[in-house]
Amino acid sequence: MAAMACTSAASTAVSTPRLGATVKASCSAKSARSVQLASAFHGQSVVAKPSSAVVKSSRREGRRAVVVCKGADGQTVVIGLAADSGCGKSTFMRRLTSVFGGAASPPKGGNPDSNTLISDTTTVICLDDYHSLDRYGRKEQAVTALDPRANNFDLMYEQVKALKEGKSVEKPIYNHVTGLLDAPETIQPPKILVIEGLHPMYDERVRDLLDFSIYLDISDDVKFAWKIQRDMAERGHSLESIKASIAARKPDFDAFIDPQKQYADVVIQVLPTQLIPDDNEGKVLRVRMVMKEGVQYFEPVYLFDEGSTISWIPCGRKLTCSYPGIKFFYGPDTYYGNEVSVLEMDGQFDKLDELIYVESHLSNISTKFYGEITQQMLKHADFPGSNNGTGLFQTICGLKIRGVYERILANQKNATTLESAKA
Ligand SMILES: Nc1ncnc2c1ncn2[C@@H]1O[C@H](COP(=O)(O)OP(=O)(O)OP(=O)(O)O)[C@@H](O)[C@H]1O
Ligand SMILES: O=C(CO)[C@H](O)[C@H](O)COP(=O)(O)O
Repeated sequence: MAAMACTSAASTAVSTPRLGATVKASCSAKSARSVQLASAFHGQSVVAKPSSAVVKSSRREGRRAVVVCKGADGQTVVIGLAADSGCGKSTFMRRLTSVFGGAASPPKGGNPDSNTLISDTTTVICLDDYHSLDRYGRKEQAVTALDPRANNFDLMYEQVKALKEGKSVEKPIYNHVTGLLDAPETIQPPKILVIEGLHPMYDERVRDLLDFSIYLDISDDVKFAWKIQRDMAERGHSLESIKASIAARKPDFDAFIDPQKQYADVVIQVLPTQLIPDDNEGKVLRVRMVMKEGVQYFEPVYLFDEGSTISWIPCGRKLTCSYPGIKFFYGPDTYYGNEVSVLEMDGQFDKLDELIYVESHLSNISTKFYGEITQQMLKHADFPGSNNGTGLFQTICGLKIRGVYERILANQKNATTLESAKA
């Protein structure tokens, strides 16, 4: 069975050249006037024909090239999603792309092991593709994939920046089936670029390119339960090997991944329930959405009354709850020295269509019509977490990202109108 990480679809292994690869790069943007090939390592720049260009490279050069398609329309909005492996990034991405409509699929006719997902509006790239050491290299040098030394932040920065500026890039592919780095794939600048993975906020240069960022903060207990469910039940790993893998990653997770949450605009924390004393089943979850105040284009969601502190048990006539019930909390707090608003849900829904009752008491949710959250949740009722705060807050986050995108777009249009009025 194919190994999976990030947003990739399962596929069979393909062998691709590791040395002296010839990379065909093409620029299909209609508005492209010229194609510029820049060697990412040597900083050389060659202007070539618009339709296509060939880059030869050696292992020393690292098979990296950037294709610049000048004249692409509009600025790409960049969203960062950080989390450890197995913490629900792919599920979140599926909810997010659904909010924008249209199906997301890997690049057509490309590497079947591509980690990229493209829809009409969004392109999701997986930052595992910027591993500079493949599985064998990491083993040789005794470093984990979480260690910055196993990742190429210079290339990540160059390529995210290029995409943001409307230029297409030749992005490497980390093949989770073979554990090798495959020949690059062309990524065209989308309307919304989502960079998801272990390190979207680790490198300051990359962080500064983000228009909005989210960190999925899954507590150790819950992470362990999810890993067991997936890697034991679905992938046939043993309990011991799962425990060993979590323990081996923990020091690097604490050093390099976890600190990124201080930079996130929204942190979704997933914790064991407080509704069941000493619960150790991990099925009922307490989920908190920590939303930074004062972020451009983003207003935190609130329950009943903005800025108040509210504890709410919605169970009763309008919301069916079985044991242990549902409890909401909303209020102000500080997080890493920043002012935040926190919305919390502990417990799980019995009847998802009744979520409309909760939705009607939430404000600043960036919906386009009454009941949009409930509609999205019902549409993906089969996704993990649809009956609790993980699904609810991921859906709300998706709607907020759409709101941020639309406000950036409106701002760009206003600026353009002002410019032309001045001219
Ligand atoms: N909200 C949730 N509730 C319960 N289980 C979940 C939830 N989200 C994810 N899981 C479990 O965790 C597993 C991993 O989820 P997902 O594939 O979305 O994570 P990921 O971060 O993309 O992982 P990777 O980076 O390893 O591909 C799922 O198979 C599922 O078992
Ligand atoms: O932390 C991870 C992010 O998905 C992976 O473990 C990392 O990308 C290495 O992948 P693999 O285990 O397939 O070699």
